[in-house]
Amino acid sequence: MPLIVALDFPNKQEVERFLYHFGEERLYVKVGMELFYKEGPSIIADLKEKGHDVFLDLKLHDIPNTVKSAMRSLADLGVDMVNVHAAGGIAMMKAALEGLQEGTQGKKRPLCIAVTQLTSTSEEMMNRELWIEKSLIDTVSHYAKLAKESGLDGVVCSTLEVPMLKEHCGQDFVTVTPGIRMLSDDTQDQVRVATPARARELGSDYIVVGRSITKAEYPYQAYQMVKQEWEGQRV
Ligand SMILES: O=c1ccn([C@@H]2O[C@H](COP(=O)(O)O)[C@@H](O)[C@H]2O)c(=O)[nH]1
Repeated sequence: MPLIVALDFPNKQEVERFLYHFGEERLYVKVGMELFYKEGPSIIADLKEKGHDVFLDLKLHDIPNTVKSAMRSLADLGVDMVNVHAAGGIAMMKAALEGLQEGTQGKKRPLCIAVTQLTSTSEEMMNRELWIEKSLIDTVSHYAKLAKESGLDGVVCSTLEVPMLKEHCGQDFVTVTPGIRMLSDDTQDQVRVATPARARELGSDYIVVGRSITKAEYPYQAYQMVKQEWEGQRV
């Protein structure tokens, strides 16, 4: 059961300090904007060389032509998963896939998923601030259907929406769920949260965990606790 660790660090040195705790263990890691904008493609090459799987979380959202070209460039990096914002629409998501196909040239294409609504978004914020006058669950479902229609492999959503999405988009449609917290953790800026055990019960395919592990006093132990709960070895 894939547990993706969000490497939200400002630079390569901090990443190395963190990964030191894991010895030779191979992880599934997520590289986001903070780290990628600082270190560029070399951080991906380093992580892949050490045997880690990499989700490059840049959440592309632009006109179709720009997203297609950007994906063509990203395809070359050898990452395992990339993403876009579903709010970019069907033409943009199809263009993202075309760019990836062109860029991978016969090699295995990375999974391409779409962010539905960020896990830091509440229904109230969506309605009042973003002027989306629908329920959050309907919006997530609608965006997921757009992603499926575009040929994408799945979505980023909260664990709470997973059962509904599996029903609407099929069991094979991948759900990647951040907003994971242990019971004792502060939710911080996350709104739609769940524990690793709840994510398992609700059928998430991948969980994404950042600060509960990266900011822990003992990161390796924190990782093991999350992993065991996620895999059902402890509650
Ligand atoms: O809807 C989304 C999409 C992406 N994220 C990313 O996941 C991690 C979560 O980190 P925590 O420290 O566990 O909160 C972070 O990199 C986000 O950019 C998300 O949280 N929600």
